[in-house]
Amino acid sequence: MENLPRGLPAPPPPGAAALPPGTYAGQVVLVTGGGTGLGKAIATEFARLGADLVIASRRAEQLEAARRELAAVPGAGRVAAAACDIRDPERVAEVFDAAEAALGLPDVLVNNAAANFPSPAEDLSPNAWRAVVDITLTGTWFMTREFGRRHLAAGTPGSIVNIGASYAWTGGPGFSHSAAAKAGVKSLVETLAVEWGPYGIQINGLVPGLFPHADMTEDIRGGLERAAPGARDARQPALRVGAPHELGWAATFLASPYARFVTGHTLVVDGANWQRRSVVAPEVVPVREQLGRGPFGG
Ligand SMILES: CCCCCCCC(=O)SCCNC(=O)CCNC(=O)[C@H](O)C(C)(C)COP(=O)(O)OP(=O)(O)OC[C@H]1O[C@@H](n2cnc3c(N)ncnc32)[C@H](O)[C@@H]1OP(=O)(O)O
Ligand SMILES: NC(=O)c1ccc[n+]([C@@H]2O[C@H](COP(=O)([O-])OP(=O)(O)OC[C@H]3O[C@@H](n4cnc5c(N)ncnc54)[C@H](OP(=O)(O)O)[C@@H]3O)[C@@H](O)[C@H]2O)c1
Repeated sequence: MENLPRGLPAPPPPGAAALPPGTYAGQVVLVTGGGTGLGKAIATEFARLGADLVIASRRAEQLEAARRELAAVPGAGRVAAAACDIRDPERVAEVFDAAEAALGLPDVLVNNAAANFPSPAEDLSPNAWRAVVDITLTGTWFMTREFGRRHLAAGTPGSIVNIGASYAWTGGPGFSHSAAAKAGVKSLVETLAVEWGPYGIQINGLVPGLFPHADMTEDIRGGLERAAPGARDARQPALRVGAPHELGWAATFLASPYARFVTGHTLVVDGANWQRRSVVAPEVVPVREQLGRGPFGG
């Protein structure tokens, strides 16, 4: 047979579960940004395994539509939705109060909500920087703090999964705010795994590579013509993009009893795209040019 590069094989289709049925039965899983995109894909896999779910983000209408979809997933437990801006620590506490009253203290927290848009660093206003860092890093911290304090007080174990980005390691030209925030999120994983491990609280990071989905903001979708989940993409070593349910499987594994000794780790699910280097590097194109911006101050 001719040895042509075919890329990494496609995963099993959506609907297949990576863990035994009922792995999360009786467990409450809180997913921020669980009403759209990758957060919804992650919530779907927890639902398939029997979890009770809380999804939290700002837009109530979209959350309610997602809540109904998630409740219809075969095997799903109860599903609640809570409108919340994770930048507001008081509202975050109220969401935990409501979750505890309705379903019980969440056993698993998935910090998936984030904010991002491409921009040359020098064009960012102070408020633009703040919006991205406050949502992506500080919001993640407010959720994590609330989850940790409640489990420490109750003496119960818990598991946290923080969704990251590979530019936490590499820097992210065109995304200085988001890359700095995601580096902070990765650092929290490493710090808190040690601080809270003795109390039974596990925390890991999960980094998606390119996972296109219908909810992507226009800014992020950009020139992505290769936008179908799992579509062929000659620009990646895998020769394809990720399918959102593959990320969901990884999240359900990291928070499961089968990964109890895994903590402080960040798992990258990106077909090795972040490690890609060319033998001969392509010419440098300044970020302003890549984003079609004219000269600074011009
Ligand atoms: C290699 C790895 C790749 C990794 C890719 C990672 C992919 C992701 O992170 S995807 C997640 C993307 N999803 C989202 O961003 C959804 C949520 N986003 C949002 O709500 C908005 O985009 C966001 C971030 C502006 C936050 O909203 P909000 O707090 O309501 O901010 P808002 O008041 O509208 O704007 C705040 C400031 O940002 C500025 N701003 C908003 N959009 C832009 C933009 N596109 N360019 C420059 N500035 C902007 C505003 O002008 C404002 O600043 P100022 O007051 O000085 O005018
Ligand atoms: N898609 C990719 O290829 C990719 C690659 C690398 C990393 N990621 C990471 O994956 C995660 C999910 O991204 P996505 O692609 O699924 O993007 P998305 O659909 O835009 O999801 C972002 C979610 O966060 C919520 N959110 C934003 N600001 C919030 C706030 N202040 N308070 C509460 N919720 C807020 C949004 O809901 P509201 O607007 O209603 O609040 C939305 O549900 C993010 O952490 C992102 O950085 C994605």
